[in-house]
Amino acid sequence: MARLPPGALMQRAVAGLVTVCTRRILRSGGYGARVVVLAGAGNNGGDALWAGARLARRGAHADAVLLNPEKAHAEGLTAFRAAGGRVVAVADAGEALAGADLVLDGMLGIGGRGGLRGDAAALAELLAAGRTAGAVVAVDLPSGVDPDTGETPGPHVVADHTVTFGTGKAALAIDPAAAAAGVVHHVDIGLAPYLPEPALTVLDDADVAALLPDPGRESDKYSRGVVGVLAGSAQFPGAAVLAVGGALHGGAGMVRYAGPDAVATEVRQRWPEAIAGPSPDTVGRVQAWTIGSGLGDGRGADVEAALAAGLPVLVDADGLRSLPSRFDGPALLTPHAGELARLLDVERAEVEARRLHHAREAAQRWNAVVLLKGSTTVVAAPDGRVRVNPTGTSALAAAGTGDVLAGLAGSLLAGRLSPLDAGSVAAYAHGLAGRRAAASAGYPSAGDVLAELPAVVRSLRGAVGAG
Ligand SMILES: NC(=O)C1=CN([C@@H]2O[C@H](COP(=O)(O)OP(=O)(O)OC[C@H]3O[C@@H](n4cnc5c(N)ncnc54)[C@H](OP(=O)(O)O)[C@@H]3O)[C@@H](O)[C@H]2O)[C@@H](O)CC1
Ligand SMILES: [K+]
Repeated sequence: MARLPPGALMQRAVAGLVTVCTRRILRSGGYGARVVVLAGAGNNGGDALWAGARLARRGAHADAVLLNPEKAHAEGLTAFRAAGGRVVAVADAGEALAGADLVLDGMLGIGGRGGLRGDAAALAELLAAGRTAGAVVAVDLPSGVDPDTGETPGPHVVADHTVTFGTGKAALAIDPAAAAAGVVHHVDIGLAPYLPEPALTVLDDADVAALLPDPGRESDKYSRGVVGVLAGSAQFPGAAVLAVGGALHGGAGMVRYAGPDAVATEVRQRWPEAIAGPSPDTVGRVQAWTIGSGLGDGRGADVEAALAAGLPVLVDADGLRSLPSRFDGPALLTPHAGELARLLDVERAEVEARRLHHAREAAQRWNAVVLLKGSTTVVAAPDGRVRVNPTGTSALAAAGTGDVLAGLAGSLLAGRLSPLDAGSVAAYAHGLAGRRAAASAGYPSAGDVLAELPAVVRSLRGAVGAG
């Protein structure tokens, strides 16, 4: 802002916002459309009023509801009125919304804290109650969500689209806030050279392709890494089969399975290439361990033996019940919200409401990377770095998909990826596999997801050149 004439950044933002509205949302390009602007007292309201003014100049009928008329953005309001826009009282907002084609939510942006209050909360409620047939477009963020955490501390807008400026925000990546954003459109306003290191990142295909281990020409099975899998039980033999399957698709040169004979027999029937032995001590050398999927009770000694090896470890599911107080070496924990709640001794609903907070807290406490599975998978490292997975899909909410993920990520650990990279790459590929499986199977099983992994890895590798 210091380097540009006053208002220049806002005009860039507004131009992007209007372009999205006229090209992507309003079929008429704006002419004749009925637009309602909900404007708060800050610059977020300024953006919305300026956008309303530009749409009015294109022939839209624009009404504005001002939350705080004395403090409304002065230049924005002047421009809005000069373009023929009409200010309506909060009491008449319901009527205006009922006839709207487009609602611009400019009540609160990145300056908002603590959920909506008063009239703002009442307007959000009208929108939630379906009192408009128009598209609800959030300016920068759905008003009322917490910008930096993805939490929804109180009433907030639920939008069909969000047009966001300058850079992504945690609220647009992490549920429950992200679920309120609808389709997210990014508008570049030239901030990139001035932004600090991001607090969290979202990988894309090219990032993931660059991180995937590349089996070079000289690689043999040992140099590609050997992963040990301590998973499954007489009660849950399928977990072992799925975890070993995931591990076989993560680039490791060999998979060693440690578990009871009856389970090992099932594993070898499905995956003849896996080596098996009864316990972590006897199965042979590995470069990383995947521990826990379907392990059941009473295997604490095996878990301790695997942890005692001092190798990079992934701990999932039942293994999470035998954690040391703190890890000294590379470690990746993969709880779902219920498991993380148990670890931190809080309610599951609290973890789901504050995913970033709780993943970070556990990462600090155990000195381990924590991959919190769920609607938006968050991967938090003890040094504060965070990655949020963008490929999640409800198709992965099926029994056994976590076992596949654990095997896959453990295999990447054996391939010498750091726990942060192994967790975020595995989550990304696993999400893509879930989407592909859903496209062909409708309601895919964990086996369907596993079966799509080779095609996902192949297509990501193709992205290296493209990226
Ligand atoms: N940064 C940039 O480069 C650019 C930023 N741009 C835009 O500016 C936006 C940020 O603007 P901002 O900083 O003025 O804050 P904003 O979100 O409008 O809210 C502040 C107002 O809300 C009020 N308020 C607070 N909490 C509340 C609550 N719970 N419930 C109700 N009211 C509450 C608070 O009132 P107060 O509490 O101070 O009385 C204050 O009046 C950003 O999101 C983007 O849209 C673009 O133009 C491009 C360039
Ligand atoms: K907003």
